[in-house]
Amino acid sequence: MAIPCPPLIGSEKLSMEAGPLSPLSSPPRLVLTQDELKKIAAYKAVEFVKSGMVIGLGTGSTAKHAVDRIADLLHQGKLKNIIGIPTSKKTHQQALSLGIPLSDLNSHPNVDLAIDGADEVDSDLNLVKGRGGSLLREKMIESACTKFVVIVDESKLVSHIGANGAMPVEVVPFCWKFSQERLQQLFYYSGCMAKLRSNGGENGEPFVTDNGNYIVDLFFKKDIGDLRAASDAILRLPGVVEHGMFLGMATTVIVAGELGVTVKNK
Ligand SMILES: O=C(CO)[C@H](O)[C@H](O)COP(=O)(O)O
Repeated sequence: MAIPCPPLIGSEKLSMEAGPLSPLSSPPRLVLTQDELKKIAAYKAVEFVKSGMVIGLGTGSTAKHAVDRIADLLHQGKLKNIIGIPTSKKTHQQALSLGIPLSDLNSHPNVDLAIDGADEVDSDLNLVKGRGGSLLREKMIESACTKFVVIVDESKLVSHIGANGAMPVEVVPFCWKFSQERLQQLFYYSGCMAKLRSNGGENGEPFVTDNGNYIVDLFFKKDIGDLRAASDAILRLPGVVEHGMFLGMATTVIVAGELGVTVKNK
């Protein structure tokens, strides 16, 4: 179901693709930025939030809009008695600063609804997550929820999982090179390249997750095929903590694109 985009939130941009003076030019077309599309998807997802719910709060630039929106509705008195379960230290910090009451899975093991972004979404609503590095906490919280709403702009839609960038795997730091090598061998026939994620600094130090682990990013040249088999094989490797394939977990995916918002249900 495609719903036309709501009025723009934030800045408006007009695209004059054929040039403003061309007699053949079509009327100016409204172009939304990627961040505006993320915000539209996030606001749509927050419509699922009801007073009294325990909410999994996702991580990343799309989920950040949802957390902001939940806080706004709390402050306006339109939502009451919400408890947020953050999926990362960063989201914890954001929610805390916005005054959202917080808890964790130890105290609230049953989560009513989680809202989070994704890096890739296939036509069966399987996901790649974790390019922001929070895959372990995200998977723990999102597998404990009744409803998992994924929010993306249309650039995240893929023909198959692994088609458009890294598939992250969280590994313990102990002998990470060994784990990296084993992961690459595992997907030899898919032309896999395994690469330790760096923290982006000049020193080239590894990126360290909220759980004190490293991330090995897998890049595939070919389709990896049976996703469940791939998932099981990765998780069987000693040294692996979790991977970023979220298979069969999303109950709803909200996609914001130039032509409107699409809500896909499992
Ligand atoms: O999985 C994630 C973090 O671990 C994010 O949800 C994912 O990377 C999408 O991020 P963004 O909304 O910034 O595109």
